[in-house]
Amino acid sequence: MLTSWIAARGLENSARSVLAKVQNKRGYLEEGLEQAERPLKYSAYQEGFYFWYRNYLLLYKSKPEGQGWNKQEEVSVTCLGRSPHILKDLLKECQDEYLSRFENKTTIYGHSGANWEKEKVKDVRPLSTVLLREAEKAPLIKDMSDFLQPETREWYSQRSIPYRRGYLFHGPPGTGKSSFSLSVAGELKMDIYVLSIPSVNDLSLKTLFNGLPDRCVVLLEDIDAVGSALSRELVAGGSKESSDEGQGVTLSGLLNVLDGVGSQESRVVIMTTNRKGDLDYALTRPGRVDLEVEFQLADREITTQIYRYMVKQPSNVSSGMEAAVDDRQSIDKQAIDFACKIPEGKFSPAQIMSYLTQHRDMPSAALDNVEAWMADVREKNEKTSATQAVISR
Ligand SMILES: Nc1ncnc2c1ncn2[C@@H]1O[C@H](COP(=O)(O)OP(=O)(O)OP(=O)(O)O)[C@@H](O)[C@H]1O
Repeated sequence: MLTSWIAARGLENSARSVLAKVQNKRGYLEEGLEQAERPLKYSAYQEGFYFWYRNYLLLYKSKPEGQGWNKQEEVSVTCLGRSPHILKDLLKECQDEYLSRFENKTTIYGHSGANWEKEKVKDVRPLSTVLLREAEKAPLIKDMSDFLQPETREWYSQRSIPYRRGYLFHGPPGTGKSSFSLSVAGELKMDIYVLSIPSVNDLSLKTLFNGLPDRCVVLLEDIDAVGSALSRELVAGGSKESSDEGQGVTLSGLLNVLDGVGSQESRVVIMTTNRKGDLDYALTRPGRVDLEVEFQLADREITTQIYRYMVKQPSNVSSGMEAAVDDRQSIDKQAIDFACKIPEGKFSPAQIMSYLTQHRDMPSAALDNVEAWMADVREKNEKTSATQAVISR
């Protein structure tokens, strides 16, 4: 915060030695920044310099701390005189400036082993851009917003009920489960911590949960992977095979973190799976999962919405009210014609969107080529299923 504030004003230029930094691979990227565009950042190196802030002369100092990967920088600001109010004002300004950079942004954290890493800061994805039936979307949003009201928190606390809410999003790949979770985090103004269950074990899961902030959305992806760890427990002769050092998360390991002390905070836990049938009831029982939402392959209503969403004209393109209405009518008609050509429950929204993206310059061609595209997708699916059948034999 402080170094960003200093750098934004070029104050480090008055230092006699300056350190140039570039975001490394472990650093996060703001949306839209490519690897090669990562800016160089400068900061004062191992020494101090004076600067003026609201008529006070302050001294900024930085010194490196730690070694190897743990190398960090300790920075300090000192003022002359006894009253620290000017330092408080400065830090408040630094904090406000820093936080304003994240307004209308969602910060996404991923993990490497047992450590959280900031991966991306993205513009909030509006809920309206995830196309679901309103009947499924509206109750979920209401449930989440109600949960986060201060009165609700108080209600939980007065009754000594743990303050947490769990959701299960299930359905085939490419139906919007992760995208919707991201939008929800944006809507609730929370950061999202994405944890892929197949890539952790009990110990790293516990460490990661302990490292979560009080207020956040936790996205547990592919929780059906716990099922295979459960089988390993059983194969191990009924006794709980510790997965602390092994691979995979056991059911008891996951239940422990979900029910643990840390789960008393304002935490929204979203679990996703493509295989709901494989889940143990202990994981999905009320209290751990409060609301289930099924994400489905596209039906006519969703396909129509997708077509409209992908093809709709930017508002500044229309040449007049009448033309805009005409456009809308023809897009609506095309959307219905397109949806009539796609059988319901066979293609995911992700597949249809990818197809329409190829035709973004000439949407009407999407209608002409749709049969050939569907045949192509079917052929690829059959080949994949045949390969999987051979592998599983
Ligand atoms: N219902 C939807 N509305 C809008 N976009 C969607 C929808 N479903 C999928 N997409 C788009 O398809 C891509 C993949 O979607 P997403 O990762 O959210 O699917 P998923 O259900 O989480 O898949 P998986 O089970 O494989 O993790 C994203 O780019 C997303 O924008």
